Amino acid sequence: MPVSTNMFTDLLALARSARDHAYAPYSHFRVGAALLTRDGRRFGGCNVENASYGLCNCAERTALFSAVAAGCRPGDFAALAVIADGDSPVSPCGACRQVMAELCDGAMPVLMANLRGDTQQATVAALLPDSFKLPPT
Ligand SMILES: O=c1ccn([C@H]2C[C@H](O)[C@@H](CO)O2)c(=O)[nH]1
Ligand SMILES: [Zn+2]
Repeated sequence: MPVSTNMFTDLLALARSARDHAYAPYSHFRVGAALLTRDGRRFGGCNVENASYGLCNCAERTALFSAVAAGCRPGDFAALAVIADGDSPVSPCGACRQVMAELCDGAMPVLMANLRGDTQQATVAALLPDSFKLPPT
């Protein structure tokens, strides 16, 4: 499903405001994400850290899991945007790439950005080629 430039601008704005809710007292690295569904709904997400560091949840997964909790299912998603403060656009971690591979079509675009307006785009399949999936039972 093609995503217009206007829609990406809109998603990035939502990701930027979701970032304001980041809970990152350990890394101080605040991240925001915004997920667009095929039927036009949008879900924001931020990173949520924990004193037990391994429990930290990334902005991308917060957005994806919020959408699933609202009833969305694999195949329902059209695009994901993610933004953080850095010299270059933020690149999703391996855990988030695996979750994207589970829930999103390989062709789904992911827009990565930084606060100064640099952007980079990739598909889910390009971010995690040959991803692990269980065979159908
Ligand atoms: O794409 C990314 C990369 C990192 N983080 C979070 C996880 C952790 O809270 C902090 C530092 O890694 O940034 C995200 O939310 N998304
Ligand atoms: Zn991640």
